[in-house]
Amino acid sequence: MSFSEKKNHISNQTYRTAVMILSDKGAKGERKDESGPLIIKLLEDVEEDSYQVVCSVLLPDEQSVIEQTLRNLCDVEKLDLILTTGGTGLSPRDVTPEATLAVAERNVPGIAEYMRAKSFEITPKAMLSRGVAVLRGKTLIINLPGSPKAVKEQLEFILPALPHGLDILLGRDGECGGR
Ligand SMILES: Nc1ncnc2c1ncn2[C@@H]1O[C@H](COP(=O)(O)OP(=O)(O)OP(=O)(O)O)[C@@H](O)[C@H]1O
Ligand SMILES: Nc1nc2c(c(=O)[nH]1)N[C@H]1C(S)=C(S)[C@@H](COP(=O)(O)O)O[C@H]1N2
Repeated sequence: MSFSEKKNHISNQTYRTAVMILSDKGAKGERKDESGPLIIKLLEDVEEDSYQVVCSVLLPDEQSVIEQTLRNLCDVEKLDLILTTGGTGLSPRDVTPEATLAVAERNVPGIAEYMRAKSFEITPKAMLSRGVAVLRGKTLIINLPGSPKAVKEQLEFILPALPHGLDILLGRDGECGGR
């Protein structure tokens, strides 16, 4: 796992974030990972440097390894946000939602509901993602599908609402106004 402090200026409103890429092919070096760098780019494009990606980790679809990593990032690293990509489908090796639910303390169903609902406007295949969003302590964990196309679409749907949710979770002043 590589940790890098990427930004010098960290405002009070910065969300310390990890990206977890869950892919057997990626972990074996059989396919170049494009989804991790895409998530980082989409977060970097958000105004005011809101997200500080401190960790990007590529793992195989192994439930125990995913659970252990999630626990470490939540309980030891105390990150604000973990975005996973991959392993949400129907393949027998797709276990990201199971690993996420195993470490979950509270469910945040609206995030996954909204990602799928908005995705149905693009493709009915969105019903094949079993991704969940949960809380463990003060960390929000969100599962995204594996393909770069799905990552871009789904992340862009939820980004506008994330700061407000994270501010409430972290006990910062959340402003409920607007849409
Ligand atoms: N991290 C990734 N980087 C680039 N493309 C990806 C990535 N994950 C998935 N994809 C693309 O999305 C398609 C569907 O993703 P899926 O998770 O089913 O991948 P897979 O290759 O079947 O399994 P795995 O990635 O676990 O080995 C893949 O065939 C690939 O084209
Ligand atoms: N917005 C959006 N959601 C999407 C897709 C997509 O192209 N766009 N692809 C779907 C497909 S084809 C699959 S199989 C599932 C699960 O993907 P995963 O197994 O890579 O996690 O995500 C779905 N969700």
